[in-house]
Amino acid sequence: MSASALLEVSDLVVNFHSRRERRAGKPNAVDGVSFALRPDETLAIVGESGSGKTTVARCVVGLQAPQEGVIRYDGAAIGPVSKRSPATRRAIQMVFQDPAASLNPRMTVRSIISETWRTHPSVAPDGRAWDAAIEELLADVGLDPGVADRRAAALSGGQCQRVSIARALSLRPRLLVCDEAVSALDVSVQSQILRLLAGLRAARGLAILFITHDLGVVRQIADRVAVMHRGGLVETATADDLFDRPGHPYTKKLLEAALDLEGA
Ligand SMILES: Nc1ncnc2c1ncn2[C@@H]1O[C@H](COP(=O)(O)OP(=O)(O)OP(=O)(O)O)[C@@H](O)[C@H]1O
Repeated sequence: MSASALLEVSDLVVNFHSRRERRAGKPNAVDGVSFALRPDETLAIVGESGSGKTTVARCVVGLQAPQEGVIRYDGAAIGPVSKRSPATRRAIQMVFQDPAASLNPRMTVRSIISETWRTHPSVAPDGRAWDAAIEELLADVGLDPGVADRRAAALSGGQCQRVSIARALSLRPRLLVCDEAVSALDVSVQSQILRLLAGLRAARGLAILFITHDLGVVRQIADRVAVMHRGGLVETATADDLFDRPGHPYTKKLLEAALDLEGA
């Protein structure tokens, strides 16, 4: 484990096929992926659909158990979510792609956030301070206090994603895993949410693992980038180096395809 890593993923392998299919040569969804993330860093994992990005993210948050490999958080190996300590579960939070689907539409924002404190009382504010703490969280994600009493169903996609982020922050995480967290939003709302995440990272000292297929998003948010192709990592570089001097032929193809799209 490198001294400065908050998260270290080593030789991760995930295969969804049966043993017989594996013997017949069906490929691993994730095939020997290794990377590390510093406590103050945003690492983007980028790659086309089906390259294995979401599966890596699900392993990190403990929703998917890998067949092989080790995930270390703060120096200690961590297993699936059911085997993690409450402190680790709390420290690693996920923001999902579809903000509306990840919130219960019938619940008010106040209940959505309060629920996390009932599950993790160690970080709940004292007694009557819940309302004030909820207002503060909403302000941190750029929402008015009045949003607390609205149901998730009544909010826009961008507002829902801000609430999802507030819900994650209510648990005082150290690592935020964002899985295509802006893909379902309009481009202008995407930029607002990416700026919000960058600000929160700086203000709260968060590490962010950002899964995306979109190089435009990578450019806006990432310090470093890991490029996934067919289950493996083909290249890891700083964002500047990756855009200026892509090393792997697949990365070059991804960049060219993105430029074609921009020019179209
Ligand atoms: N629960 C599952 N059961 C079976 N196969 C799965 C499962 N989850 C993912 N896969 C397969 O694993 C491979 C990697 O999928 P994954 O979702 O991790 O890729 P991705 O890069 O995130 O793509 P996308 O952006 O389309 O979600 C794909 O071939 C996918 O079909």
